[in-house]
Amino acid sequence: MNSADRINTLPPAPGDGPLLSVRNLSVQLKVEGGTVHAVRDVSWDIYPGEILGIVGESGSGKSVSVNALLKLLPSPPAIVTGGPVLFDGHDLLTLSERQLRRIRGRRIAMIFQDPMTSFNPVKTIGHQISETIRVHDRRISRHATRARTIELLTKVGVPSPATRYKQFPHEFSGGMRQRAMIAMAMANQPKLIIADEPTTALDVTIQAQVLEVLQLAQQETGAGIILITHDLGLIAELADRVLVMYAGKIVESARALPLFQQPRHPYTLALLASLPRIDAELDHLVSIPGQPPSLISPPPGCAFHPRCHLTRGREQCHTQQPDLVDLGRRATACHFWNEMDQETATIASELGTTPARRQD
Ligand SMILES: Nc1ncnc2c1ncn2[C@@H]1O[C@H](COP(=O)(O)OP(=O)(O)OP(=O)(O)O)[C@@H](O)[C@H]1O
Repeated sequence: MNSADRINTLPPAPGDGPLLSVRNLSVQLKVEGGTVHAVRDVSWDIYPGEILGIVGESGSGKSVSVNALLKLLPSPPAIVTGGPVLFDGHDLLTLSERQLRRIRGRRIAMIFQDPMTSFNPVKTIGHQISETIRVHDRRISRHATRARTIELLTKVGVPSPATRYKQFPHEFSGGMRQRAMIAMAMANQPKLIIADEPTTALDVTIQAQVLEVLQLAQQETGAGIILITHDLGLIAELADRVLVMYAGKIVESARALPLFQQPRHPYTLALLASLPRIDAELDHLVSIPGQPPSLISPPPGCAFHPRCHLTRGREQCHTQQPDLVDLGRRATACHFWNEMDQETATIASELGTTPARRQD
């Protein structure tokens, strides 16, 4: 068993195998001027009923790594290598488009950032949710489908659902559209829901409501949820476990609480330190210095080293790509992870906060 195989082998309930198991996945995108190494050899699992957060700055490979699993990558042509990606006894990477279509929307549902682009603007919301139900179950009557759709709209808190059933997407507010999108995702009792920046386009107050609906969808369906976001606040609120991505790789993986209390990678710490805090003075806010690297030619060694406090000119960070090291209940890809307690204490004292007790 190599280290990638052992990562995240912590089922929430003993005896449950992973719902989805991704091994050694890489994705390259051909663009003018080169090849973007968008995802670089990532391995992870999600377990039934779990909310797995994938977090990282823009461009770190969160969306591509998940969209590649379902062949949802638009142009440019993507080269997806590695695997297997096991779901329900199938390797998703080897399925035909037809076979994947049967899985998408029924066993795996997606919720995107902007439901306006996911809903068809010329069909009513009710029609579209009903269609999703009927596509996967032809025997169900129109009457029953309509009743089920109205029940779903009621569940996600869309008021006057019978009236709303007949309305078009543009007649819904952003928050209501996202509720309807969640209703559509729940329609076929999926095993897995992928939510890609589900609240980014919404006002803060509406965001909180939509998150509650997402949690409700999880409880109602029992599905595992992959929550893709750059918002650590959202992760803190919802996720059971977290993958932190940087430059196409997983740099840290842990349960949410230990990740927040004792990060084991300097990038995670930098993300946490850059979170706006209610009690912080403006001049206490820290932003991560520098920019993420170009994924056309990622830097040698650790991709984070040009922005990292821990590097301190050390040769190893410049030349040797760190493996994701299994630390038992979590994993990190930093040569000097065992210096993280000190690093966290230093940053905490700069920010005027107290470092948390160790919670590995
Ligand atoms: N259609 C595309 N054409 C060219 N490059 C792309 C395309 N889609 C993604 N990329 C590149 O692939 C890399 C990973 O992108 P990805 O969208 O997965 O990042 P992300 O972490 O989800 O960021 P965001 O939060 O901004 O969506 C980035 O370098 C991005 O520029």
